[in-house]
Amino acid sequence: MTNKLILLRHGQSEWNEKNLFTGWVDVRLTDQGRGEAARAGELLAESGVLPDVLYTSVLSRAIQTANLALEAADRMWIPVVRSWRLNERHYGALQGLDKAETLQKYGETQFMEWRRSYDTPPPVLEDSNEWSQANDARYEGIDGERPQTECLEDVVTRLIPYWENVILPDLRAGKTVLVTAHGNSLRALVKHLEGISDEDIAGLNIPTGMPLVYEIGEDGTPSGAGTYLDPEAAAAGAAAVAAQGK
Ligand SMILES: O=C(O)[C@@H](CO)OP(=O)(O)O
Repeated sequence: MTNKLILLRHGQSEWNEKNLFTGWVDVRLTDQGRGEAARAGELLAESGVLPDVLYTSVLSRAIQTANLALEAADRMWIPVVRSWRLNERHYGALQGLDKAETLQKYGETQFMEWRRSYDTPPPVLEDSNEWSQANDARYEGIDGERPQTECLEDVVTRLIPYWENVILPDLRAGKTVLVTAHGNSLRALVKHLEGISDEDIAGLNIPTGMPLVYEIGEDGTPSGAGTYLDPEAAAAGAAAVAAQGK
């Protein structure tokens, strides 16, 4: 028996539009992003992939995206579970910086190392920095684990146990699960699901607002690669993410 898992990156955010490194900074969706989120919900309804339960990060752009998608799919009533473990990768001292200026200043090799290498985190973001989450009430309970920077490997470490112990049991119980999260937290999950190597994951980019569907078996592994419900739009969106900063 297989059950459906839908992965959905939030729609375009205000800082995606401005080309700024975002991470844990809690920015909202743009008008375009809200449209992408609603379209994602329409795609779910049109293809009959209707979620029974929603998992989101605790960041507003993912929550807004889920709300708009579920409204469009007429599934606003499903139970919701939120966790910081689905948050975007914490971007350390890069949070708030312009991607094009950072590329210019540090060069392509360093820029790509910070953006897409598996195990090199950006420099730490001090708690006194204006883009720090040190005093953000939503992280009060996780103080010992609140990061000041993360590489993708750190995201895998905080996310995969949550996938295995919390999300997967819902799939095993026969539910269709929607996970609304972020470019890099979803890259971590896709890496795990598809067994992508530490090197090859650098080439994977997740477009905004495009539902990606997996069939998950009893053993927790997918029956194959994920399928975007709108493959052409997803390919164009992924290429745009890859080109950021250029
Ligand atoms: O800034 C960020 O938090 C992420 C996602 O928008 O950017 P990138 O794709 O460069 O990792």
